[in-house]
Amino acid sequence: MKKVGFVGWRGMVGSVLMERMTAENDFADIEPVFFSTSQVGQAGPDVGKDIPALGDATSIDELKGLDVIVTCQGGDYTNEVYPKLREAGWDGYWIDAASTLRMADNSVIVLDPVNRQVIDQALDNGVKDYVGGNCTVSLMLMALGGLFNEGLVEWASSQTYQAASGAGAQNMRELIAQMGKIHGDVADKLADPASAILDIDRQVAATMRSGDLPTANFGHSLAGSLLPWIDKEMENGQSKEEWKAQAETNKILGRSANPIALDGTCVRIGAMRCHAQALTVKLTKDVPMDEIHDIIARSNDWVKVVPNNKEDTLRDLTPTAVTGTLGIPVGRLRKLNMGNDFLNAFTVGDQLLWGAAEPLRRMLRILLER
Ligand SMILES: NC(=O)C1=CN([C@@H]2O[C@H](COP(=O)(O)OP(=O)(O)OC[C@H]3O[C@@H](n4cnc5c(N)ncnc54)[C@H](OP(=O)(O)O)[C@@H]3O)[C@@H](O)[C@H]2O)C=CC1
Ligand SMILES: N[C@@H](CC(=O)OP(=O)(O)O)C(=O)O
Repeated sequence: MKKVGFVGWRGMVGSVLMERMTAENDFADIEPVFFSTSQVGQAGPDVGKDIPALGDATSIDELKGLDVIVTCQGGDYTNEVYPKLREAGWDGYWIDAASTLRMADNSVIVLDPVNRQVIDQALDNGVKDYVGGNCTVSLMLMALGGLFNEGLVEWASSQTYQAASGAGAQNMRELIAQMGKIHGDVADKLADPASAILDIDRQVAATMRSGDLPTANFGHSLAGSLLPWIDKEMENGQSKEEWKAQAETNKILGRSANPIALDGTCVRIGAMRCHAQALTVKLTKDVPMDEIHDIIARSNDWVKVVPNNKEDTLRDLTPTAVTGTLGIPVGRLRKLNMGNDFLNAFTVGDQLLWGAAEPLRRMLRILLER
């Protein structure tokens, strides 16, 4: 049985990974060892079998005895520990949620329903580092990977609607606190049916602009607003989140040498943990809509085509419908006025499941089943 170490298991992404592994009975097939940077010696999680007390996640000696390490601890941890481990001669498999190693030459970005062939080839070639993709990229490819893999995408532009969870657990809490503060400041006026809506609106705007709103994490009001910049600034005017779309998509598809152009605007909105994206796809040829539906629907077991009508769209194609599930609905599918080779699409996905934890869980399974 493989000895598998878990680091970052009690964080937000790590907790979702633990939930999924428990649901799929994955712990039965491994000897799990849990680590922490702050709770060494304390009890680990309940995974249905006896486990040792928490190890020291920064101890190279302790980590060296593992066959596989799965980390959801973050980029700083990877930067600190990964090079030391490899320098110490550790030859095990490293499965990581952080972006640090994604673009490294000796790593693969894992999303097996889309790039299983790339993963298998890398395993055959002795590659040891497997990294989860950016959530927005993974969710886009879970939705439209069929079109990419059939060679039907000339280029694509995405406008994103990204949830608070992508910024971290504290940001999720802050969004709700902001909503509560905004509501609290107008609650008396709201309760009075005779109050003027413009008075309510003025008060809401004043609260959003005031220093009283909790903004320690986002730096701005997200509730009642949106934030059209995610991650660092790149020199070419893109945000880092926007830069990842082309770089990571092409690496996942194993075509970095001949990349498909992808670009757009990434926007944080007040959803909790589902990212949505509106895509304009320039097709390589005029493909009939029924064929497009078919290619998307059969590309993996989680994608679902939502008929392009108001009722189905508003029932099935929202963060409310998708949150906490592995479903990847794709809808608003129609040809655009620009021409029959321009496709419109809209998709929603849980950014902690397919966007973060699930590809890592499945990579571990692939290793175990080899
Ligand atoms: N958030 C996201 O949507 C995504 C995140 N990722 C990547 O995953 C990594 C981890 O992100 P995320 O899960 O959001 O990080 P968290 O901040 O939720 O957790 C990271 C670590 O913080 C420590 N920690 C300290 N206090 C607490 C507490 N009260 N509850 C839980 N953990 C605590 C834990 O380590 P310890 O036990 O050692 O103290 C934990 O493993 C990052 O690299 C991120 O880039 C990837 C895809 C999506
Ligand atoms: N940047 C993503 C979340 C994330 O962690 O991305 P990455 O794993 O590429 O750093 C978001 O804010 O929604």
